[in-house]
Amino acid sequence: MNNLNNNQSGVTFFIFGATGDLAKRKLYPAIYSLFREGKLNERFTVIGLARRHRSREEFQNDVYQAIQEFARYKIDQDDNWESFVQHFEYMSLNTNDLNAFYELNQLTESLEQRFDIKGNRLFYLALAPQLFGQVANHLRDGGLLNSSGWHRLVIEKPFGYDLQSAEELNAQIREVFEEEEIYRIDHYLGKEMIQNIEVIRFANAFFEPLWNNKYIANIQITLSETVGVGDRGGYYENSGALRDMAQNHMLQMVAMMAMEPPSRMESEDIRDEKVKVLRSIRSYSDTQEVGEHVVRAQYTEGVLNDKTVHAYRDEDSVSKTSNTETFFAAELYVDNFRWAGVPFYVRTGKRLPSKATEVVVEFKNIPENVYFAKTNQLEPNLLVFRVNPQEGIYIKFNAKKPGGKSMIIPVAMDFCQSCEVGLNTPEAYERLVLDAMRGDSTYFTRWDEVASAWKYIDSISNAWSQNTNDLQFYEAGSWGPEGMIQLLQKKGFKWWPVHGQDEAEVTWVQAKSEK
Ligand SMILES: NC(=O)C1=CN([C@@H]2O[C@H](COP(=O)(O)OP(=O)(O)OC[C@H]3O[C@@H](n4cnc5c(N)ncnc54)[C@H](OP(=O)(O)O)[C@@H]3O)[C@@H](O)[C@H]2O)C=CC1
Ligand SMILES: O=C1O[C@H](COP(=O)(O)O)[C@@H](O)[C@H](O)[C@H]1O
Repeated sequence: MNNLNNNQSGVTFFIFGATGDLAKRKLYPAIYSLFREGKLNERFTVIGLARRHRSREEFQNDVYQAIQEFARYKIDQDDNWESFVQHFEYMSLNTNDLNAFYELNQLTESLEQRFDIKGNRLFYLALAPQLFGQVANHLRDGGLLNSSGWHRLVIEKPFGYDLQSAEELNAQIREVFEEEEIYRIDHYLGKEMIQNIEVIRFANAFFEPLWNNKYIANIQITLSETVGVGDRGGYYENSGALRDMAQNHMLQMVAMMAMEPPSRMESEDIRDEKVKVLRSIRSYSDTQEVGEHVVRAQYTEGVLNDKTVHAYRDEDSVSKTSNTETFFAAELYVDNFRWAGVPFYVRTGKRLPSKATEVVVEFKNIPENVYFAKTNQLEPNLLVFRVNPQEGIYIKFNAKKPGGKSMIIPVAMDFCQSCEVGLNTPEAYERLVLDAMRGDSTYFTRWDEVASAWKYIDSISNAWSQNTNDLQFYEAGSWGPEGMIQLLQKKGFKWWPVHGQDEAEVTWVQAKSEK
C-alpha cells in the first residue's frame, strides 16, 4: 500500500460544510489529534467551505473553539497552535455556483505551492446528501480533479433514504468518481472495539471453532443512547432510528460478527466477506412478518439522570403527531450455512438510561448437565464485546463456588481495554480521516454493502408505511417498550444487561412484561 507516500507527498483537505456541527465536533478535533501525534507532516492544508462569510481569522478562531471544546488534546502551547492553524484557509462558496469552484481551484493551487503538496486532494462532504451530486460535478467541471495527485471523496451518511434513492445518489457520484475513490463513512467502523471483533474472532483458537449455529444460541447487539434528538429533529423526522442507526452502524456490526474469515486481511477481501453476510440477511415479506420480528417505538416524557425530559413529539422541529421511531429492535436471520437458525437480536434507542454499545454472544447449553437435575439450568456462557463507552471483552462462564460442595456459580473475566491504555484512545473519526488520507478503504462501506443493507431496511419501512398502528411508546429514562422483551421471550431468551445496567432491573422489566 502506498500509505506513507500519500502522506509524504502532502494533502489538501476540502471540508464542505466547514461551519457545521460535524466539522466542529468531529473533523477539526480529528485533524488536530493527527497533527499532535505527528501523523500529519507539514505538507497539508485545510480549506473550509460553506456559504456564510468568514474571514480567515474568524474561521481559525472557530476551529480553535471547536478544538478546545471537543478535542482530546487541548491546545496547551501557542507554538503548537500557530504551526497548526497556519494550514487553515476559508472560502465562502455555494455548492450551486460553478464559478466559485474555478476560484477554489486557483486558491488550491497557490496553497499547494506554499505547502509543497503534490496535488493530492481529499474532498470531505459534511453536507446534506442532496448536495453530493452537485458538488461532484462542480469539482470535475471546476478543474479540481485535474491535479497530478490522487482525488478522494469522503461522504457522510445517510447514503439515501431507501434503495432507490441510494442508487440514484450513487449514480450521480459515480459519474465523476470511481468506486475506489469514494469513502463512505460509517463512523462505527472506526471504533476500536468494532475493529477488534475480527481480531478476537480470527486470532484466537478459543472462539472461531465455536463461531456457528452448533454452539451459539443467539447474538444480541445493543446501541443505547441517553441523548434525545436535540437540534436534529428536522433531520431525524425523515430518518428515525431505522435509517439513522440500523441501516448503517447496526448492520455493519452484524456483518463484522457474522462474516467468514477473509483469505487475506486486505480491504476488498474483508468487504467481500461482509457483503455476503448483508446479502444473506432475510428480508421480511409482509406486514405480518415485520409485526412479528420488528418493534418500533417512540419516547414519551420521562425522567433521565434526575431530570425531566421532553417527549419526542415536543422536541424542536418535530410534528406533534409524529410516528417517527426513536427506538428500533428486531430479530433477524442470516440465512447461510454458518448461521442458519441463530437469531440476531438488535436494538437501538434514544433517551434510554445509559449510553452503551455492546455485542453479546450467548452460547448454547452443554449437551448434558451432570450437576443438577434436568430442571435446573446452568447459566449460559457469554462473550461480550464492549464497544462504548467502556472498551473491552467480558466472558462469563460457570465455576465451582469456592468452599461450596457442589454449588456452581457464574463467574466473569473482564478485560477493560480502555482502563489499560487510558481513555485517551483515538476517536473513530481520527482513524477514518487518516485511513482516507492513506488510501485504506477497509473501514469504509462499499456500494454493494450499502445497497444490500437497504434491501433489508426497505422490507421493514415498506411494511411500516402500510401499518402505522404498531408504534409503541416508552418513557424516556426506561429501557424501551415491552415489545422488545417479547421478541426474545418467544424463543426462551432474554436481553442480557449492558455494562452498568443492574441485573435486578432487567429481571424487573422482564417480570413486568410477563404479567
Ligand atoms: N452532526 C453529526 O453528528 C452527524 C452528521 N452526519 C451527516 O453529516 C452531514 C453534515 O451534518 P451537520 O454538520 O450536522 O449539518 P449542519 O447543518 O450543522 O451543517 C451543514 C453545513 O453545510 C453548509 N451548507 C449548507 N448548504 C450549503 C450550500 N448550498 N453550499 C455550501 N455549504 C452549504 C452549512 O453552512 P452554511 O449555512 O454557511 O452554508 C454548514 O456548514 C449531513 O449529511 C449529516 O447527515 C452524519 C453523522 C453524524
Ligand atoms: O450516526 C449517528 O451516531 C450517533 C451515535 O454515535 P456514537 O458514536 O456516539 O455512539 C447518534 O447519536 C446519531 O443519531 C447518529 O446519526
